[in-house]
Amino acid sequence: MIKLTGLQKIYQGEAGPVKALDDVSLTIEQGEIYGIIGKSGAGKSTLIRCINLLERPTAGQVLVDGQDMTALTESQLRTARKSIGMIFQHFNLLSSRTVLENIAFPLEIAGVSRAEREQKVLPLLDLVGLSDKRDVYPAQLSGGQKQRVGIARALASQPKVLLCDEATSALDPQTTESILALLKDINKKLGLTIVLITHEMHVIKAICDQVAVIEGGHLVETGKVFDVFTKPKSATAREFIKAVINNKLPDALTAVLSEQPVPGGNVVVRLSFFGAATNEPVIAGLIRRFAVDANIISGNIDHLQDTPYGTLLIELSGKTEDVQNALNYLQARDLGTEVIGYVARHAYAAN
Ligand SMILES: Nc1ncnc2c1ncn2[C@@H]1O[C@H](COP(=O)(O)OP(=O)(O)OP(=O)(O)O)[C@@H](O)[C@H]1O
Repeated sequence: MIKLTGLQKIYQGEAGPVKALDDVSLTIEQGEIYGIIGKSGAGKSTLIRCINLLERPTAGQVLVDGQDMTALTESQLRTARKSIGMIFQHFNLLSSRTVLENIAFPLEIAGVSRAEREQKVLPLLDLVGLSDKRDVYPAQLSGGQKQRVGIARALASQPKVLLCDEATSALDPQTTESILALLKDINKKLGLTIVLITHEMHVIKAICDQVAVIEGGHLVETGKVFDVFTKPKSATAREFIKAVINNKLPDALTAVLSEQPVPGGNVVVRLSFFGAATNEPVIAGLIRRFAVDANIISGNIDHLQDTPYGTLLIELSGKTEDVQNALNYLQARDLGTEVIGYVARHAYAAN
């Protein structure tokens, strides 16, 4: 549905040229929710605005639904933009117009009659849960309700793609959740392709199928959300993931943890389980097979795209050879096994 190839954007800043995007290529399939995450200044806004050519790339190609956006004339571009809706962090509503008039605005500009406008807008009001607010002005709405108006307005021209520019960044966590649920619902009901930019990994985790990590105008990692979360390749992705998957070691453990094996000591191991492996009695199997003890330090199970994902921090004790055999057994199984470090026996747990 969207194919960006070799995208480059150079701004002429006051202190000289600024390369905001450098050789960015990515493909977004029809019906996907595609998240682009990056820190402030990474180039997210520039990238999403290049898709509907609100920002014209310095070089590269932007294909939307097979159409080369960079090759269109201004009038062709206006037509093409009708199939690309957009919502914004600060909603950009017209304060002097009611909810219904705001949503109908793109249709009004397109010359659609009042009766037809109303006919098209009423189902959208229902879709975003604002039927009772049709004659209210934006000032009387909460942030979440304003964004619902923004979403309905973006849908008024029946777009194939919805671009979301930090759409939940101005909202509290609960409202964010309800707006993300609405976006997911729209994606399912209408088969709409959604591209969103964010600096918050929980947004990606909540609704995206695919994710691209951007840093300094470069894409440093792309892939399915599940793959990037469970096997991140870049330091930037790992850093973002830390915010939503709590892998922090207990302070009391960090204080006694050594990077080198401790003679006669224990090994601290982090196990990561994906999908079906979360149901396997791994620890029970380990203790049955080997002369080792496994003390569970911490553990949690979460869901990513409806697939269970769990981590377990354990301390293995026993004779060096038995512990090594147990580690080999774990490493041969379909789970992530990471030796975190070593502790002297009795230094942390009771065994
Ligand atoms: N109009 C402009 N003129 C000059 N430089 C710009 C312009 N717009 C953006 N930049 C620069 O381009 C780089 C990327 O900016 P961009 O707004 O795309 O990043 P971002 O990831 O969206 O950041 P934020 O999350 O803070 O909005 C930054 O270094 C920014 O200062």
